[in-house]
Amino acid sequence: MELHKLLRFLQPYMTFKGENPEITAIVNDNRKVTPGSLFVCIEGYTVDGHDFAASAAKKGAAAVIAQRELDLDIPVIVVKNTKRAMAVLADAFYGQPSKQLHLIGITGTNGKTTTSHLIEKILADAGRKTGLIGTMYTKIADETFEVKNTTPESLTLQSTFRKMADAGVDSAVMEVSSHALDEGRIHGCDFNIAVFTNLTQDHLDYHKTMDEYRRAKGLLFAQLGSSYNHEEPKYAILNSDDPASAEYEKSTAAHVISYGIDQEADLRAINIQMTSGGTEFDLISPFGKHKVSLKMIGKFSIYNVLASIGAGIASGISISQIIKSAEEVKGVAGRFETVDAGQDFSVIVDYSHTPDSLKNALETVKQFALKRIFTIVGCGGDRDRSKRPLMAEIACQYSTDPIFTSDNPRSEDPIQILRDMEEGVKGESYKTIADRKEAIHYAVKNASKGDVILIAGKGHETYQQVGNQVFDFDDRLVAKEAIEER
Ligand SMILES: CC(=O)N[C@H]1[C@@H](OP(=O)(O)OP(=O)(O)OC[C@H]2O[C@@H](n3ccc(=O)[nH]c3=O)[C@H](O)[C@@H]2O)O[C@H](CO)[C@@H](O)[C@@H]1O[C@H](C)C(=O)N[C@@H](C)C(=O)N[C@H](CCC(=O)O)C(=O)O
Ligand SMILES: Nc1ncnc2c1ncn2[C@@H]1O[C@H](COP(=O)(O)OP(=O)(O)OP(=O)(O)O)[C@@H](O)[C@H]1O
Ligand SMILES: N[C@H](CCC[C@H](N)C(=O)O)C(=O)O
Ligand SMILES: [Mg+2]
Repeated sequence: MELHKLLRFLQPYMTFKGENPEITAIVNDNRKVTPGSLFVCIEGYTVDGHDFAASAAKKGAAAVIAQRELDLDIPVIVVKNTKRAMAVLADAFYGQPSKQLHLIGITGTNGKTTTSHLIEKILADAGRKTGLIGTMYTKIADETFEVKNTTPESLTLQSTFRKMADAGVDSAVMEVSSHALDEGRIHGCDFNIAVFTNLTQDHLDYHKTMDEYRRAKGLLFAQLGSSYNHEEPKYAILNSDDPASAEYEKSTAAHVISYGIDQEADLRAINIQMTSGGTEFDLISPFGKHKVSLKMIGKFSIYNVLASIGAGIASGISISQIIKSAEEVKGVAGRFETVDAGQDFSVIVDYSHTPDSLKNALETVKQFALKRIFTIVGCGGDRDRSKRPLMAEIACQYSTDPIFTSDNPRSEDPIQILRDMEEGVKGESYKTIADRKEAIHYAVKNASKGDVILIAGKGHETYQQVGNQVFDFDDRLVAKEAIEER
C-alpha cells in the first residue's frame, strides 16, 4: 500500500505531499525491519522505540511514525500518540480483518481463558472454523502459536486476524486484558459479542485503584458501538451477580444477555448440586428449563459455563447444542487440573494468582477434602504487591497446611515477596519454603490418604522466571516426580 493512502486512514482530513513509497510491512521493532517497512516508534516501559528509528532507516525502512521530529533522510510522520496510530494503521494495512470474523471478546479478572476455551468449543461443535487469542496461545484453525501477552499489541493482533481470515476462520474468541483496553491495543477490533466474567482485585500496580481498573474493563462494552445492525446484532454478556455489570450495561448500546446464580438473570443456574463427578444444575433461560450436567467442579465453573451459553446464544447456536458441548468439557489445562500418579490423596494444579480465584479454588477444595489441605502458593514479582498479604491470608484461612513459596519472582527478591505475603497472616501457622520444587516435594511427602494439595498460581506455565533467567518448571511434572519418589 502506498504511504499516502495509508496515512489517509490515520488523518482523514489531510492531503499529503512529498515522497510516497510503497509500504510493504508495518513494524514496531527495528530488528524486524525489512526494506519498505513503515517503522512505528513506541515509547515502551523499558526502552524508547524512537532510539531505534535510525537503525530502522538503515535497514531499509521507507518511513517512520514518531511522536517527535527525528533527523532521518526518510519521511517522518509525527503524531500525538504512536500506539494509537499503530492500531489505526494496522487495521487498515491488513484490510480490516476483524470485520470478516464473528469476533467475541472476553474481559474480567478471572475466568477469561477458561470461558474462551468453552466458547471456542461451542462454536467449533456448531461447525464454525475457529480462532483463539489468549494467555496460553494463539490458535488459528488447528495450529497453535506461542504468545507473550494475553492480548497482544495492535499490530500483532490485526496481523493475527488477517491470518485467521485467510485460513478460512470465521469465528474468533479472544481474551481482552485490562492492560490492552487501557492501552488501546484493541482499537479497530470490530467485536460482535463482549463477555464480562467478574471484577475483583488484581493489577493495582498498573491501574492504581479499583475504580480505574473497573473503568478500563468497561471500555470493551462502550466500544461495542452505538449503532444497530439488525442483520448482525451485537451483544454484551454480563454477570448479574457482579456489581460492575450495572455500569457496563449503562455504557453499552448492545443487546444485553445477563447470567447469574444469586440474582435474577436471563440465564440463571438453580438447584445446583455438586456431585463426585462434576456439577449439576437447572438452567432457566428464555428457551425454558434445561438440566445441565458438567464434568467441571466449583461455583466459578458454573459462571464460566453460563457466560459461554450467553455467547453461544448470541452466536445463533441452539440451546440444546450449546449445553451438549459444555457438558463434554473436562476442563482447561492448568485450571483445577488434577495430577494423578496413583496416589491416595488429591493433587490439584490451578492458575489462581489473585485473591478471589484462590478463595474460589479453596472453597471448591473444601467441598471434597476429607482431612488436611496443603496450599502451595506464591505471588509474582513486578506485579500488584497489595494482593500478596490477601492471598496469604486466604491460604491460611482455608487450609490446614499453608506453604508460601515463589511464583515468578522476576526482578524482585523472592524473600521480600514472601515477607510481603507474611504480613497477611493473622496468627495462623504456616511454612515458608522459597524453593517451589522443595515446597511441592514437602507437601507430597507429608500428605496422607484423603488429603488435598492445591498448587496455586502457575497453572499451565512451563517455566519459572527468576531475575532475567527463565527455567523449565511445570507444577504438574514436579508434582508427578514427587509422587513417584514417595
Ligand atoms: C508492561 C507492558 O505491558 N509491557 C509490554 C510492552 O513492553 P515494553 O513497553 O517493555 O516494550 P519495550 O521493550 O520498552 O519496547 C518499546 C518499543 O521499542 C521496540 N524495540 C525494543 C528493543 C529493540 O531492540 N528494538 C526495538 O525496536 C519494541 O518493539 C517496542 O515497540 O510492549 C510489549 C510488546 O507489545 C509487551 O509484550 C509488553 O508486555 C509485557 C510482556 C507484560 O508483561 N505485560 C503485562 C503487564 C500485560 O500486558 N499483561 C496483560 C495480561 C494481564 C492478565 O490477563 O492478567 C496482557 O494482556 O498480557
Ligand atoms: N469465573 C471465575 N470466577 C472466579 N475465579 C475463576 C473463574 N474461572 C476461573 N477462576 C479461577 O481463576 C483461575 C484463572 O482462570 P483463567 O485462567 O480462566 O482466568 P483468566 O481471567 O484468563 O486469568 P489471566 O488474567 O491470568 O489470563 C482459575 O485457575 C480458577 O482458580
Ligand atoms: N496474566 C497474569 C498472570 C500471572 C501469573 C503468575 N504466575 C505470575 O507470574 O504472577 C499477570 O501477568 O499478572
Ligand atoms: Mg487468561
